[in-house]
Amino acid sequence: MTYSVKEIFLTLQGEGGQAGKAAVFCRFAGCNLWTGREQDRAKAVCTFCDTDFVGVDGEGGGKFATPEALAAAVDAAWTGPQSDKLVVCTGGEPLLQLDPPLIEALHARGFMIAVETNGTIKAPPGIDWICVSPKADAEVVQTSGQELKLVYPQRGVDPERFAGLDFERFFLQPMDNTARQENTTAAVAYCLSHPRWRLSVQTHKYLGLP
Ligand SMILES: C[S@@+](CC[C@H](N)C(=O)[O-])C[C@H]1O[C@@H](n2cnc3c(N)ncnc32)[C@H](O)[C@@H]1O
Ligand SMILES: Nc1nc2[nH]cc(C(=O)O)c2c(=O)[nH]1
Ligand code: SF4
Ligand SMILES: [Mg+2]
Repeated sequence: MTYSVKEIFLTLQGEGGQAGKAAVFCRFAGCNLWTGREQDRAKAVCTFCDTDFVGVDGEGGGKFATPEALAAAVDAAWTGPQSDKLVVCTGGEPLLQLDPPLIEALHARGFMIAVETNGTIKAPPGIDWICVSPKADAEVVQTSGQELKLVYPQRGVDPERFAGLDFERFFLQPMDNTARQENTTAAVAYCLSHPRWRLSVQTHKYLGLP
């Protein structure tokens, strides 16, 4: 298949259980829960997205005709040694496009593959680190992985709805909007009273990293 990629860039993973780790981010274009157009946001299933995933016009973005071509572009963004290579596939919704041939091509270049997904599409086999971030009005079908990272608060969502799923770690990530400070205070309070949940701070936003 042809892959549509918004941008490819090297940075530190800012969120969750791998925060602080160098990684190439491969941001796929498109999402199944929002068009990405501001005029559609209020009626979307997911209304709080902080990301521009429309088109293929970002840094390193484009259309890639083969898995090898996309894996080569990801590899070209990695500047470190041939050890500890990590690619974070995100979007948009990466599981609309991340398929077994691309997983194979990234593994062939020595990458550990992480994915950031909304959980509405079952992950193909072979992904090394699955982060599911559930959205209030979308059914989670990917019910296992390395981390569940719930943006908090979301109207009508009790985190305990997800606490029984098969994840190694559970995070609350304060929703970034005009109430980020209050959302952070609320998330801290929840983690203090429900210690199975850890706080995920979007560290890149405080550090000025992409
Ligand atoms: C832009 S999404 C892309 C991946 C996938 N579509 C998803 O939702 O998990 C990457 C991460 O950012 C989180 N996120 C999106 N908007 C946010 C916001 N306003 N505040 C905090 N986290 C946000 C998502 O929940 C997800 O964990
Ligand atoms: N530094 C950094 N870390 C991230 N972790 C998840 C991100 C995402 O947008 O999926 C993200 C991002 O956009 N930047
Ligand atoms: S599901 Fe993910 S990419 Fe899609 S709109 Fe929501 S946060 Fe953004
Ligand atoms: Mg982001």
